Amino acid sequence: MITVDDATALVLGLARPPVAEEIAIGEALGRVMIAPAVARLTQPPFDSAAMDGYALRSADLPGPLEVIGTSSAGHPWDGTPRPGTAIRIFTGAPVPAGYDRVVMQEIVTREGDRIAVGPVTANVNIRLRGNDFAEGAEFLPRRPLAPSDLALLAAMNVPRISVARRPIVAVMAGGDELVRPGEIPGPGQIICSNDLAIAGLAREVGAEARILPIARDTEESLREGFALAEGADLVVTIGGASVGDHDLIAKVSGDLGMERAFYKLAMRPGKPLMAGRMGAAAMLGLPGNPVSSIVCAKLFMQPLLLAMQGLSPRHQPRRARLTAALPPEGDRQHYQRARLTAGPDLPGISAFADQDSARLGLLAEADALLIRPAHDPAREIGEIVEYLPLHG
Ligand SMILES: Nc1nc2c(c(=O)[nH]1)N[C@H]1C(S)=C(S)[C@@H](COP(=O)(O)OP(=O)(O)OC[C@H]3O[C@@H](n4cnc5c(N)ncnc54)[C@H](O)[C@@H]3O)O[C@H]1N2
Ligand code: MOO
Repeated sequence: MITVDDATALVLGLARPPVAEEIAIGEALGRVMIAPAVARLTQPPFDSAAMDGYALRSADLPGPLEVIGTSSAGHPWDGTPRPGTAIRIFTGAPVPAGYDRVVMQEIVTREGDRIAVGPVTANVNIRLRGNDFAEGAEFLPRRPLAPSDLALLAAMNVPRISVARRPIVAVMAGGDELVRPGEIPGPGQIICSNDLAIAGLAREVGAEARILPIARDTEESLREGFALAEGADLVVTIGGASVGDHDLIAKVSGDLGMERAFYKLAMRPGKPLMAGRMGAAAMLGLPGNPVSSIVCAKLFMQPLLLAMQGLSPRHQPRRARLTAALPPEGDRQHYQRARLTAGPDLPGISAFADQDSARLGLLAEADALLIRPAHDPAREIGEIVEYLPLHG
């Protein structure tokens, strides 16, 4: 069995270079840019007022001053500046040339066209032209686009951008025991839950996910499923990965020419994970146990999908202090569902006593996956451990 680190490197190696497509920025949330956006204008395009108040000359303070015009957003003042005067001005409006300071109206007393100004601060309340970015500035964040990035692209007057095409993921659950949510399970049957989670995890990182019909435990049904996955960049199977008589994924994918990168790794949950390449597509065979499939998808499928969009994803484990002791670990790296609490320096963390990989309820209650390296010795309360956050 290979280590989680080696398996991660092999999975990321399955990614082909991204294919570019051009889209409108309104459609770009969560997408990954692959060519820089170039600002078409300078921002702000003119020296602009940061406050509602009066534009004036510092040399004329403390006044009194004569108000000789108004500059509001979208309506610049086009008069001639002169000493001893002020311009009524509003936030975002151009500061007329010849005036070097904006004072807030709260420190001004006005009578007719005359103003007296109270004590001013060091801040001149003017946003200088180009203080945000200049025409020609480039923007290429190496992460999926956030809402604030869309605002920046809009401000740069870049309406369309070049992004990585969404990877297409075909998700195939398999098992004679599985029926769809809402159906009435017969004897020995359960509801198929995992494919929804795996498709959701794929969409979370910008992929387009197609959920295939549930495959039955026959070679023929699995072959039909793989045929339906034609055209996908990644085929993800769920279940049938282990050693039971009905665990046929390794056999059928092998018959169909899957070049295996690895099968089985020293990880808990998730030991029977397999990965490889089937023709033009990458393939991940996830274990069937619900928690195992979700943990494997978070650890391997999501980074692979980000790599397919040209990113170099890395899990960034965080540190916490144990609030409950842990027994020695076995020969697999263990991702334990755990609860986080506030702590004086680092957060506190405690693993649930039951780590049954079929219990989705415990996954919903967990805040984090506590990472225990293989053969980790017993740990005491207060020791520092690593974890991956689960929600958000
Ligand atoms: N003799 C051994 N038995 C098992 C081993 C082993 O090494 N030797 N490994 C265990 C481990 S670890 C895991 S994980 C499971 C995974 O096995 P499979 O990938 O073959 O999964 P299945 O047997 O098909 O299913 C396991 C479990 O999960 C349920 N399941 C499957 N698909 C879904 C779905 N889409 N939605 C909800 N639940 C699903 C299935 O009904 C089973 O209960 O093997 C151990 N056994
Ligand atoms: O992936 Mo298995 O859950 O190690 O039970």
